[in-house]
Amino acid sequence: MAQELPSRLVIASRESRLAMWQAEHVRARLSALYPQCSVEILGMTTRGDQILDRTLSKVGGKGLFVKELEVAMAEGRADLAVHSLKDVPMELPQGFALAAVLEREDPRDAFVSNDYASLDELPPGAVVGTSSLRRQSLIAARYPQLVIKPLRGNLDTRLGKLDRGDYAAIILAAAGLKRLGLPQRIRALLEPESSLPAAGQGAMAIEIAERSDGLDLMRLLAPLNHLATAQAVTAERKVSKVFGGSCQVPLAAYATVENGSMYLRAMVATPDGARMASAEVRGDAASAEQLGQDVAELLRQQDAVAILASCLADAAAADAAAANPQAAPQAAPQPGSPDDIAHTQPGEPTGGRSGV
Ligand SMILES: NCc1[nH]cc(CCC(=O)O)c1CC(=O)O
Repeated sequence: MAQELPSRLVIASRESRLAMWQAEHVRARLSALYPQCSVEILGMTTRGDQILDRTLSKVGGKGLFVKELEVAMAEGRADLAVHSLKDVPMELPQGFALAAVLEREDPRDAFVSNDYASLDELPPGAVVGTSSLRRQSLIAARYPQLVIKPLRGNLDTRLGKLDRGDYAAIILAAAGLKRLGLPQRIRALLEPESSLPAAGQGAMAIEIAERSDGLDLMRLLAPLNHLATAQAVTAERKVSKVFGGSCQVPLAAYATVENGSMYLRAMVATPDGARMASAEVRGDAASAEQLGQDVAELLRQQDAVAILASCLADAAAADAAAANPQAAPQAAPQPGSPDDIAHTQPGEPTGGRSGV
């Protein structure tokens, strides 16, 4: 064990405040575990961070936030990368693997506003900011009188847009606000019953690359893995994998694990919230993948196939409008269709887009 420990470990991270907080968290934990090892952070601006003003699908989709970090690992400039699991594509490229999933922070969505205490208080016509198709769809279904507008950028940017008065309220992941020391910005937490979280929301993951020097990073990082969280997100990501990549579909998947038993809920919907399929399963947490598969199958038995087809048609229309705005001026501003992460092209096999 002792001779296996390298003298130095480098963590690749995006440079947003949240990403850096997460990398620092992992750095501190590794330093405590391996005090003789110097653990450093390599901050990087990814293409995904640079391209926030337009649809990302044209240049590679959601994986853009992850790709540069993977290149750094492949080139030996970094040993591991820390990600918000929600931003990690369902299928990693050949040669990369998730080595650990850390214990989950609050998985819930948070209602943030300077003027209102909850979604229920918002007057008709009030503008709510979110670029997640999942959040858009869930809000539209319950509050058809509200207006949903896209909201992009990192957490600080989004809060800035709220404070500037561009929105009456915005919806953000509670985990990000808590990690950044901004829990006081949360006016209300949306419970899973009304706002089922995205697959992996609130969980951090450590990604590593296969390496030729024989260093067993998987084993070094294993103490950071939180079994119940890892099992939960395995099931959630399986649901996303089954539906992801086929179209831009609002999708939620959330599992809890207690004493080895899993309770998994999932939902797919149309972006306007008009059609929605929900399903849940319970079972042995050790069979996480199978439970994910099972809940996806239950969704398919409902309206999921029609919902997927309708999302696909919407996405194609939005793409056509974006490609030729003169020809189709009405179709362009699909409410909330630009996501905070990316648009995966319909049919694109990246599995990147999943209603974050
Ligand atoms: N969409 C981007 C993103 N990726 C991870 C988080 C928050 C932290 C997490 O869910 O782990 C956020 C912000 C948000 O959704 O509001």
